[in-house]
Amino acid sequence: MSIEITGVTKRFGDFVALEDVDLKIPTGQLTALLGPSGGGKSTLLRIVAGLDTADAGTVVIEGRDTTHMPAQQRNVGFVFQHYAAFKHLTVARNVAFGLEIRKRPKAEIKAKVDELLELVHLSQFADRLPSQLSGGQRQRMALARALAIEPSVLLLDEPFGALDAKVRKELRDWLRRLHDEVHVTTVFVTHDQEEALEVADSIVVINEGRVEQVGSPDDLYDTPANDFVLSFLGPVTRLGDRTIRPHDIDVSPLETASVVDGPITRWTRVGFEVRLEVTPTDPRYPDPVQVSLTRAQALSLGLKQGQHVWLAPSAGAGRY
Ligand SMILES: Nc1ncnc2c1ncn2[C@@H]1O[C@H](COP(=O)(O)OP(=O)(O)OP(=O)(O)O)[C@@H](O)[C@H]1O
Repeated sequence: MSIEITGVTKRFGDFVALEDVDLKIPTGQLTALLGPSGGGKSTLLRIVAGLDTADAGTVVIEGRDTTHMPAQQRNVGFVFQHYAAFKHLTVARNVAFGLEIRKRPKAEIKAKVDELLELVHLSQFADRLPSQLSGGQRQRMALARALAIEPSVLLLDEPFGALDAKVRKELRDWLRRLHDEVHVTTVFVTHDQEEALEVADSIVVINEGRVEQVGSPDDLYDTPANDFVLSFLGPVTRLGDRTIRPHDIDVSPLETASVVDGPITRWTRVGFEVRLEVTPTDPRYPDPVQVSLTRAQALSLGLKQGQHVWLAPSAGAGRY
């Protein structure tokens, strides 16, 4: 195990930000701490980094009890959402910083910085100032700087949170590839379930200061431990007496064996996806059913707002 968190509790006045958290983070994996805003993710990350102290509990990193150890001695790399670069230093000097203060030989520093800049695809920007980089490039520089000290764990607090959707997506693919290359144990905080599902080997769902579930993306998606995890990992709806994901529902414009039927009362197109609301005629189920299908499926079925449709679970739909 790379990080072992045992019985960690943190209060801010009367408010309990973390309550008796136990968590083991395996070596070499990319782990996401996922949960709603205010759930305690950043607080937990800061306690592991040594930027905050727990009121109770222990943090062991690579077998060393770091609970009372200052941040500089923990050998962790840390990247925040808004990375505070040294504005007057070039990209290369920013990356070199951690090695310079550790008084490593000049030739070693140069070789390491060159290697890291190549790894994060910033070699041609080595002599620029941080202000001459885009937001995404700056975050890549921050990662290179955090990796320079060869940390045993890399902690990322919403590293791409401040960037636009397209750049976020690029950087998250890039982080996955980077991790496949360097294999440093990495923990990143996100409130975006898609980001966690797409990138992480393992996801820790945190809510109201407690760990709700730990598992692979598939485990969490297919067998959520409770209603909170189920609804946090993706939309759900009620089809008759069953809770189901909106894309796991078959829609038929012709009368067929179904759980409920009724008119399409709302139609929303979001890119390639069409989201329908179908209001069941059966008075036992007054709430509209949310259904999601691709635009191509909706067109091939000839669906229109107001049309009567029949709904049934798809073959292989998840059971919750
Ligand atoms: N220094 C502090 N003083 C008082 N309360 C704090 C402090 N730091 C965090 N909190 C509170 O602790 C709770 C957990 O905060 P934390 O930042 O860990 O949540 P989070 O899950 O990372 O959320 P977000 O995604 O919004 O950052 C929040 O309710 C927050 O207001």
